[in-house]
Amino acid sequence: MPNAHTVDQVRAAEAPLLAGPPPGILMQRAVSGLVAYVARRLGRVHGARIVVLAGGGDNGGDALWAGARLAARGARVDALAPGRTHPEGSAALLAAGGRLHGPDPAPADEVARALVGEADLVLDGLLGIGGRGGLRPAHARLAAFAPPRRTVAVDVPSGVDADTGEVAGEAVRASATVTFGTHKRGLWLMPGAAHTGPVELVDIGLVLPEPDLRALDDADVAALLPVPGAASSKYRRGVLGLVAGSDAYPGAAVLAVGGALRGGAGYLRVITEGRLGAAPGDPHSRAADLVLRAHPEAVVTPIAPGDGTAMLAAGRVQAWAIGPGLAPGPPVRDLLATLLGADEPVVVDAGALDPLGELLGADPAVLRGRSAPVLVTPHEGEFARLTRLALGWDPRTTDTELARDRLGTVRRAAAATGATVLLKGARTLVVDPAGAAWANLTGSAWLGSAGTGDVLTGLIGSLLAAGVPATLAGAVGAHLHGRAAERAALPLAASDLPDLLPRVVTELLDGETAPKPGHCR
Ligand SMILES: NC(=O)C1=CN([C@@H]2O[C@H](COP(=O)(O)OP(=O)(O)OC[C@H]3O[C@@H](n4cnc5c(N)ncnc54)[C@H](OP(=O)(O)O)[C@@H]3O)[C@@H](O)[C@H]2O)[C@@H](O)CC1
Ligand SMILES: Nc1ncnc2c1ncn2[C@@H]1O[C@H](COP(=O)(O)OP(=O)(O)O)[C@@H](O)[C@H]1O
Ligand SMILES: [K+]
Repeated sequence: MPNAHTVDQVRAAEAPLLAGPPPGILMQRAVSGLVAYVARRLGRVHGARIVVLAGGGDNGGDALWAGARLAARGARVDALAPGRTHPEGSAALLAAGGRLHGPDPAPADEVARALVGEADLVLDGLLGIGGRGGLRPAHARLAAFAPPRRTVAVDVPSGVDADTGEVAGEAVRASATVTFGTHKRGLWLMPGAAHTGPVELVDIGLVLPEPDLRALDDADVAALLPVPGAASSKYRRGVLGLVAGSDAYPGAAVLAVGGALRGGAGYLRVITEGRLGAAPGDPHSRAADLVLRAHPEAVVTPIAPGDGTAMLAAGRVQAWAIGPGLAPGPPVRDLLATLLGADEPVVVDAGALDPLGELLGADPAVLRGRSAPVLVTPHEGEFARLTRLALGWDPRTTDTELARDRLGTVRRAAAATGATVLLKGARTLVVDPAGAAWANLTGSAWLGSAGTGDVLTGLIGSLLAAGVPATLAGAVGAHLHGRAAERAALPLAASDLPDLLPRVVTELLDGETAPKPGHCR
């Protein structure tokens, strides 16, 4: 399970190792990992041209020492320093035949541009976990020269806040980040996460406390996936009640049902909103027609808008998902209030989010009396609206806060509402009311297309119905959804995702059951 820690946690973990001899051991471990990565990436070190961007702290020290070791192996290494440099690092570089440009006189823009332009690789050692605030002008100038495809960030892309992921001004964009000891929280949090490229972790022997932010890997997800056993039946595997689709938005129900069926629920009851048909009490809905045509295994009950009694009469379920394709308004609020009055886990998405905000605004304790969790799945815009309606937050401030401290902001919303919050986007976050937090590391920007969120809601609903706890259901659902997207033909369309899930699940389960190296059976 990948973990991410705060800067304070990293500093506390390094302290005992820094206190004992031999001096510099942590830096040399970090440098060994960095050099190994660079050598693997370049293929051939001898003759390679490397530029080191060297800040004045230990991050610059790492990069300069790596430069020295690469120079000793025949690379041509030029270091650009905007200010004072790490004394031992710069001495080692010069002794190995590398060149140092700056700080006095500062490297001219033309020199920096020419060196970086010719470089096979740029090592960004301007700033690591000791950075505070936006990059100073001389650092920012050099950061702007770093070519994203040929830049490797040392520990953290300079200009990205290692704790919060905030990017205040210029920041290096890297094609990869080699980080030391543990993932820093800011590497997993937007907007900083967009600057890292793939993150390579180098073990430097830190003994770390419980992480502040976690992620699941494939093996974790395989272990958490509900798999039927010999005694399972469609009911025992979990029944999901999915309230989705209206005459105005019938397609969202089809997508959510697709996600739910491939999420592994044993039985799916779909409640769609429609008009009353010719006969009294006989509602008809476009969504029901579309769902049944696409997914005959779903059991569909059309209800008149807001008819909570008809919704519950559809039958018992182990979890509910509500929202895709529903138009926010009093009828949806009534349905949601009915569901909150029952005590099954509920996923609330899309058209049910504003109604939830209104219910919370009227009664901030509406979720506190429940023993079963409520998981909300907003994207950023929906999050700003939900927190306005529920908590009175100003949406413009919320946008700023999300950019400044995304995890902290979601934690505050979860604690104040009593809901588990899954904030969608690149690096989806899932945070429960007590603050436990997961970041999703799968997926691609191709997911930013209409309807993909509906698939996710159905998928998470299924996992909840199968008994996966809410936070993990969110994290597992986001992981699978992202893996499906990674396998999609491009450009991806939302309706491709359900069909890709079986391959993802099969691969995960095969990986889990495959013999481990050295394991005989
Ligand atoms: N922890 C570990 O286990 C290990 C850590 N290791 C490495 O150490 C790194 C941390 O090193 P660190 O503490 O020296 O901090 P670092 O990031 O180099 O920055 C300090 C320098 O930056 C400056 N500065 C500050 N803000 C600035 C700004 N906005 N814009 C511009 N400049 C700014 C500040 O200047 P000052 O304020 O003092 O004038 C000072 O010179 C860590 O990321 C990792 O790479 C590994 O070697 C081994 C294991
Ligand atoms: N840039 C991105 N990178 C990765 N995933 C993204 C990105 N943009 C959006 N997504 C994902 O795409 C999905 C979009 O969901 P949502 O906004 O609810 O769409 P819709 O309402 O149209 O179904 C979410 O799972 C989100 O995490
Ligand atoms: K850096």
